[in-house]
Amino acid sequence: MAKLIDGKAIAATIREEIKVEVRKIEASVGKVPGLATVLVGSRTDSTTYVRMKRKACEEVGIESFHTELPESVSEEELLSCVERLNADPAVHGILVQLPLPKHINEERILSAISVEKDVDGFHPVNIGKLAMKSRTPRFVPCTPRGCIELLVRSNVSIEGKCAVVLGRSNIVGLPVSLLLLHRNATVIVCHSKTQDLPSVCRQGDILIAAVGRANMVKRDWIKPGAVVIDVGINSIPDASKKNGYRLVGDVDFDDCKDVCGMITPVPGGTGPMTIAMLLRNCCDSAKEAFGLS
Ligand SMILES: Nc1nc2c(c(=O)[nH]1)N[C@@H](CN(C=O)c1ccc(C(=O)N[C@@H](CCC(=O)O)C(=O)O)cc1)CN2
Repeated sequence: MAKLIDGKAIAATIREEIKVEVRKIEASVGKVPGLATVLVGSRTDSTTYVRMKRKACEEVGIESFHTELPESVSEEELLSCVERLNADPAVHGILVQLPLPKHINEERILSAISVEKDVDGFHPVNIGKLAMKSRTPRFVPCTPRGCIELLVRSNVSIEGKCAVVLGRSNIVGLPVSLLLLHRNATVIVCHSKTQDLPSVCRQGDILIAAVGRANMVKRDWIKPGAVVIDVGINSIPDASKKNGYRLVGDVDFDDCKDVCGMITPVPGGTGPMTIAMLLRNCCDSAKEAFGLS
């Protein structure tokens, strides 16, 4: 059986570190970091994630400011909400929960968030800087940053390794491949149009699965001993569960657990790290605003 990379435990450690930092910030300037969360509509998953983010803020002492807008909100109304939060000095980070309803231009909204408060790291300027070797983005997207943190805190060396990233989304696949490249991995990005996905994935000393398809990766896709980071969070029907479903990753855990060297579980892998990294980004943003960094 592979060694389990316990994202829940690592995220808890990071949250404790942030809690200490927030106390120090308060002792030094008499203010705490503030995170604004914006939820549009009432998707069950988005509502759950925003609730988890606000609870995590409360636990570490970050103040959260919550705005809920109806599914029918216009792009202009959402933009003016973002403008209001940009101008609010108590807000150091702005998080607009994704996905947004179809009638709203996501890119326009994300571009309107102040680069200095873009704790999700989705602003084109932050993404653009991430793509440039010589530039440092103000913020790195939370899930990709969490993947790297999991590797580092599990003593996995990245330099010189072949890292295969399955998936090319703006939120995970693309940024995580850039982060791996900056750490001197040889990076292969593969996707739905890649020919012979199993043999491409099998090249990876590190495999990051971020494709959003339940249990897609099987044991013959994995190089023996590889480190597998499963970013997928997919719900599948399960009659034995009270709510009728359970969460699984993009990797078929039971099929793969004996072939890889290390693996993240779902739930309890990259999900908790996404929230820990959001707190990290928000705390860093406040420190910069207070002149403490
Ligand atoms: N503005 C953003 N929107 C979205 C992001 C994001 O980073 N910023 N990422 C995802 C969803 N997401 C955060 O928003 C997220 C997903 C999952 C988890 C998590 O902790 N999952 C748990 C299981 C939770 C459950 O039981 O339902 C786990 O994996 O253990 C946290 C955050 C899309 N949108």
